[in-house]
Amino acid sequence: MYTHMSKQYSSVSMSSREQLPTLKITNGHCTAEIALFGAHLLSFVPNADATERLWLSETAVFNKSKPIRGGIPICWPWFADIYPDKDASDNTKLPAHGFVRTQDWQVIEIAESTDATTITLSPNQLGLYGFSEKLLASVEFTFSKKCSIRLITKNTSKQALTITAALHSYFNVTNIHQTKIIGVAGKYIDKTNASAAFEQLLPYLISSETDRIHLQDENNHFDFIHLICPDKKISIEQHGHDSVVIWNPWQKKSKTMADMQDNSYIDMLCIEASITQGTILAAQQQHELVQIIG
Ligand SMILES: O=P(O)(O)OC[C@H]1O[C@@H](O)[C@H](O)[C@@H](O)[C@@H]1O
Repeated sequence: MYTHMSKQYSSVSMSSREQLPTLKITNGHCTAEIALFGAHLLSFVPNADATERLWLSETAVFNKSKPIRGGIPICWPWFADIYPDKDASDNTKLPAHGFVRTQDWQVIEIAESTDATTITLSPNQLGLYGFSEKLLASVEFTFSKKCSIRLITKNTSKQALTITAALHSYFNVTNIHQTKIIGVAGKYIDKTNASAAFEQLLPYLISSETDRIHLQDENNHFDFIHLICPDKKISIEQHGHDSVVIWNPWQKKSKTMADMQDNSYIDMLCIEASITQGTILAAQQQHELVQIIG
């Protein structure tokens, strides 16, 4: 039982991971857990097959000293080092993936019905690193048979503002060597290869370090992606993106990362609903970046 704004909720309870407060969701369709640090979804398990969809590192850090490795980090108002409306020479001074995955968020609203539990959060601090404080963010999670994550950006200023962003989802694929990606094809930019462009071969399998930006074009929208894993199928529906980023650090890079075990690259794969080209929001305009996971 969780109480917020003098209301009580039967499907939400307070919990924690080491030093981080979390919300646990248990309703008729699924269980899930969100850390308030980063509005970071840590777990989503539909009752239908009782199988965890998200990957969370066994050495993830839960003390606010760094972002949580795994689950769904929210990258906003920029993705990677792609800082919109900023001089590229400033880039090295700014944290990768924006400033909301490393701060506390607050619960704005909770709604329960027999169909779903919906939780909306917003970050405590806006307007950091020169971004307008009139650029607002919130995330609405809906937990039902599927889990929907909606990152809502509102430009409440009087001028146009640009964002890049991502829902940086880490999926639990059980065995990367036996996982096939359906719904992603066409050209990609290979960040492990000086950002050279390549054509994706099908079937889409991962067999080495992978850090790719697939840009949408007239033939490739990436609205529906499936991961065919040895023991399950994961469905991913996306909206509001201009790209999908696919990332697996593989073994050599994992060994250099304190918050990943040497072999944990084997059961994870990031499929990120991303805005890498920049979305311009006119004054008072709203944008939604959405992933729906089943
Ligand atoms: O270690 P971080 O900051 O969470 O980023 C992980 C990866 O995130 C991906 O989105 C990037 O394309 C990679 O280049 C990056 O290494």
